[in-house]
Amino acid sequence: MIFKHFRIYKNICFCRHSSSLSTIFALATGPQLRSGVAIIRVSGSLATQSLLKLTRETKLENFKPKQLYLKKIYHHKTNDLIDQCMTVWFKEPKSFTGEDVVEFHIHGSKAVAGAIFSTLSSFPNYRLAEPGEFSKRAYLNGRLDLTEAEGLIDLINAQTEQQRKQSLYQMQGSLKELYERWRLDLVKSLAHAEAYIDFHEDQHIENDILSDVINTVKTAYNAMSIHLQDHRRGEILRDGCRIAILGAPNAGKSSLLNILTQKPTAIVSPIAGTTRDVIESTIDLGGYPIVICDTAGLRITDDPIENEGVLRAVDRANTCDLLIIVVDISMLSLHDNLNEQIDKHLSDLFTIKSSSFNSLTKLILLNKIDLTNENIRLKFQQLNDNIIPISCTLGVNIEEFLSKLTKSIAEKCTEPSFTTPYLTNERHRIYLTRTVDDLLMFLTFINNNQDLVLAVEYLRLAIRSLGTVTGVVHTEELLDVIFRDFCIGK
Ligand SMILES: Nc1nc2c(ncn2[C@@H]2O[C@H](COP(=O)(O)OP(=O)(O)OP(=O)(O)O)[C@@H](O)[C@H]2O)c(=O)[nH]1
Ligand SMILES: [K+]
Ligand SMILES: [Mg+2]
Repeated sequence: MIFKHFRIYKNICFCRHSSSLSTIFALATGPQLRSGVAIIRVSGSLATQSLLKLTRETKLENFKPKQLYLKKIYHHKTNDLIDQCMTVWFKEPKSFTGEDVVEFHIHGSKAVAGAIFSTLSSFPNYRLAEPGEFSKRAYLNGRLDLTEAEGLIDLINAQTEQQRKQSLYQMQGSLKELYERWRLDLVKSLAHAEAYIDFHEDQHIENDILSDVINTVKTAYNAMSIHLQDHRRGEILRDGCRIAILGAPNAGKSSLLNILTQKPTAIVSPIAGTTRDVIESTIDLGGYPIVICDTAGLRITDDPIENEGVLRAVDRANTCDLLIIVVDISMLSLHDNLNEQIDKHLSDLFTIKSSSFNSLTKLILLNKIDLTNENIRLKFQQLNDNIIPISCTLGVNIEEFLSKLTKSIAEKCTEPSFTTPYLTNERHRIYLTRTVDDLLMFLTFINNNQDLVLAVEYLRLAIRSLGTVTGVVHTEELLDVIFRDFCIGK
């Protein structure tokens, strides 16, 4: 249970941490010990006691904040020398958590960390930190808003260059700035609308005050609606672009997966129907994260296990952002139009489980061109732009395929930018959608000359939902959901 002081103003609650909270400590450098250096971080109103007691210094003045000091540190109870290490303290509020923070940059061994943990645990009001507790305190003390905290965890989890950029910008406040700007505009409008309700009959209040309110709400409504029509760009980059490899049995889907993962991830064999389960791998393509999966060849079959594989393939394809369809070129005839034949092949494939992937971007690979002769290769110039002839076995045209794939993925993801950030997770989408819905209700009520007091209630709800994205408004449950994904020590 965390104790907070609340100051309630309308629907907006501000909170500050109570100084009666425990002082917490944890390894900030992750659980992997046996490293050159590991950092133990201590945060709380009693944090500086650990600095004095472990170093056996008597005065805090001997340590200037934010400066490193090489010190011998001792076990508080046994007086044993534990380690010689760098120490530093950050005076509140100028620390990560906004509280007093002390760090011990120890030799990264289990024994050293264990001895320090044992001595810290013996201090009154000290305890081990829970996952995300340092960040949660930083949020509660106003050092981070919720989108910045989420940016921080995403940065820690970032696997690729573009994910790093997006999460870094978010951690630095790209989304917070955008949402706070909208929120403050709406808060101002709410105050004006309330003043209008209270005073327009008996006092001089400018008549255009209400039309200004309506214009501000309309502008915010439009901007937020556009922001929501983002084709999930930020989310795709955060979670990885999901791609399914589809095609008839033996087209070469597993061979392609193995090329992309650069190892024998899936079994390749001349037996049609080899792959049954969905085989998923994650890769980094040009800085973009991809979750790619190989699937069972699509065909009508009496084998119940293979049939289950086909169902799974279609299911997976339905939740993907992009499809790669592999076609064995030897299925096509040299004499007819290649594009038409491929279209026909695809529509035959997709009728197998009456699946339609019309809205999904597709890259089509004509595989096994090593088996074809010169004449058919001459016809490759006629191929539509999203059709690429390749040979998995000989590695022909793979570079061209990869560059087209990267281009398609870049179009699906955001090119991270601080000034035009995209929302990055479902939580943002849920609350922003509520905001937009309530703004629309406000505008509809006003347009229909309905009760202004009721209309303003919707404006208030909209502000509340928007405040939930950044955390100006929060519930304990919301914080638990956000911070439980953090690691211990962050
Ligand atoms: N000549 C030639 N053979 C290929 C090429 N690509 C794959 N093959 C062969 O085609 C056969 C089927 O390849 P797989 O990768 O297992 O095909 P698949 O689409 O995964 O097959 P299922 O899982 O059974 O649906 C294997 O014998 C591969 O060696 C290619 O570019 N050229
Ligand atoms: K096969
Ligand atoms: Mg296969």
